[in-house]
Amino acid sequence: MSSSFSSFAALIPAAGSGTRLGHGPKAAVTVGGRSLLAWAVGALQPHVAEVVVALPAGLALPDDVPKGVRTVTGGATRQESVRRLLEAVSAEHVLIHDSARPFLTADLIGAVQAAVRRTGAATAALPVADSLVLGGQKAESGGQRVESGAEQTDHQPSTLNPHHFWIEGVPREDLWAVQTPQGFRRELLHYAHTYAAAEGHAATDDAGLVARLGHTVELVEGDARLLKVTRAGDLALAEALAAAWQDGVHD
Ligand SMILES: Nc1ccn([C@@H]2O[C@H](COP(=O)(O)OP(=O)(O)OP(=O)(O)O)[C@@H](O)[C@H]2O)c(=O)n1
Ligand SMILES: C[C@](O)(CO)[C@H](O)COP(=O)(O)O
Repeated sequence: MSSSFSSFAALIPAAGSGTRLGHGPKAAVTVGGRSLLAWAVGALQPHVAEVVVALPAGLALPDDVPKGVRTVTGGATRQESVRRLLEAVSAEHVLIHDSARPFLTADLIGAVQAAVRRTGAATAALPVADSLVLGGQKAESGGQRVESGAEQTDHQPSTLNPHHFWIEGVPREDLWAVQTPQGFRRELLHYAHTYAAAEGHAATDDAGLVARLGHTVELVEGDARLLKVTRAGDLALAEALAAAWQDGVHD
């Protein structure tokens, strides 16, 4: 049951086309026999006063989504879908969560909500654990390899090589991989969206729009299991996680 005493609304952008996954809009794609959207709503609903979902035009909520969820029609981009969601609520605080990230724990929701109350803006994020590299293309030009990636050269590559190559290592200290949920004072995020729209600025997430205003965004340590189901290989991983999750192995 939703907590009507919470100052938070959960806004779920689910209006993407799922092009990289290749199974149509991802909201209705199932893992562990349950739609991705039902996973996300089920995790968030006990912690917020209401849940609003952005769906592609003409698409209904999957049947297994818990009752009491409102919908809006999403936009052409994730940013536009979130903007429309923001227009639909009046809560003091909002949590934005991708429907494509099913494995969300109560602990992480609580940690992001606490950070939003402290700072006004927060996101789940994971410190990067792998080595990082700037990749680029190399081409054969008169027997010499010419890099086109990190640095421009005077040479015009004569033959583009379809493979990617190691151009330069990138120090990973202080780098984080950004996840959702992201939480904000609603008025702050609304202002950030309005400002970005006026400038024609596109961002891949909402915390980036707020940070761009110069506002502090707190990083809350996320969860490796909170993967975004994006490509075909992610589905097998998600199925394995779903089996463990249903056995109660998740907090
Ligand atoms: N116009 C859009 C595009 C994306 N999203 C949502 O934003 C989240 C993150 O996007 P992503 O995982 O990239 O989903 P898709 O856009 O569906 O995937 P693709 O880019 O492969 O088409 C998803 O929950 C997606 O439904 C949205 O609400 N509106
Ligand atoms: C919001 C997000 O999930 C944070 O990592 C990510 O930026 C969404 O990117 P996408 O290309 O729209 O999937």
